Amino acid sequence: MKKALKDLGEDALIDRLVRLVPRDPDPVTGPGDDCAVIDTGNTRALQLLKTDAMVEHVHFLPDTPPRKIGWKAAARVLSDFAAMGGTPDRFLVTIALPPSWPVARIEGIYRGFGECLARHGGFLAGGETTRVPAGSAAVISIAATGTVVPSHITLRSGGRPGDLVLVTGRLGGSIRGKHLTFTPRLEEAAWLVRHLKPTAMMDLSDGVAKDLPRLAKASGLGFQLDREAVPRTRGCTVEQALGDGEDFELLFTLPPRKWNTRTIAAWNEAFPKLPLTVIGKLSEGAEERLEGGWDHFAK
Ligand SMILES: Nc1ncnc2c1ncn2[C@@H]1O[C@H](COP(=O)(O)OP(=O)(O)OP(=O)(O)O)[C@@H](O)[C@H]1O
Ligand SMILES: Cc1ncc(C[n+]2csc(CCOP(=O)(O)O)c2C)c(N)n1
Ligand SMILES: [Mg+2]
Repeated sequence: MKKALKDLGEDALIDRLVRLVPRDPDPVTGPGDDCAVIDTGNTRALQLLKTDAMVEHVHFLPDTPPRKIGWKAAARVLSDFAAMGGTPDRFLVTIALPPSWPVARIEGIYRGFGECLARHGGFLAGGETTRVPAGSAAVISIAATGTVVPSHITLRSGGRPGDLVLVTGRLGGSIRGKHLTFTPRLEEAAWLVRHLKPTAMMDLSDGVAKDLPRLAKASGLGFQLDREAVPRTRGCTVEQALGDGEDFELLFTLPPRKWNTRTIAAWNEAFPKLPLTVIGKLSEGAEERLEGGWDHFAK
């Protein structure tokens, strides 16, 4: 039988696909990071590009409140700008909807989208409107540009052996509500790139179980995870904290000397309500295997 997407998995699929198309011969970062990064020749800013799709029944349900759908669609993109150490700029929104949808539903989605941009930055620049066949799932896809100060840019690939692995917030159980209402960690990431200069950073969308191995691999390293140290949402097991996904917290790495009583106190003063937790370290060679995490094309 022919090999199907579900036999391959998401990461292997993307690896195969990107080989089929001409790419930037000298990229700041490849396909592979949270955003694409373009050097436009402006010495004060690099350009960030991101596109991100949400599908009914996959990322939200027919009875999800429309404003929350819109908030989530915008916040997912903002979270990826945060993960690069950057800020959002212009947004393009593509909607593909069944003709039977109530007008009020898509207006509600746009209101939620607008609330998120008004709160966190970014402007609507345009989009595209099309339909899906009657009875099919709705799709909302957002593309956006952003910028990052060259000295602030933080890739997945910058981790070094011995770096501590840290995470903001608490993980797991996002399906109970946080996946729709989360705060993209733009302020926290801006603080981190100014004060601690993480060596590598990404946002957590597929769960630490999938995303930590991605960060380590991008850095050409393995990792050790202290499972008991992983900060859990109330009522969640370690497995849920590692595997549920859609936490939209920051996962980043720091040389150990940068994590001391002074820097811990500075973080706690800047963000008193948001825990910052060391959950492991990067190491040469031997990579732990982690079970779980989200893969759209897992068996
Ligand atoms: N169909 C595709 N074609 C080319 N590149 C892709 C494709 N899908 C993803 N990529 C690239 O692969 C990398 C990982 O994509 P992914 O969508 O998993 O990003 P992410 O930030 O980890 O996840 P999320 O979508 O949850 O924000 C990104 O750099 C992205 O640009
Ligand atoms: C109806 C419904 N079912 C399941 C989930 C959970 N979920 C969907 S996508 C995803 C990972 C991130 O996706 P992506 O890689 O596309 O960013 C997770 C954890 C949900 N939110 N709603
Ligand atoms: Mg991401």
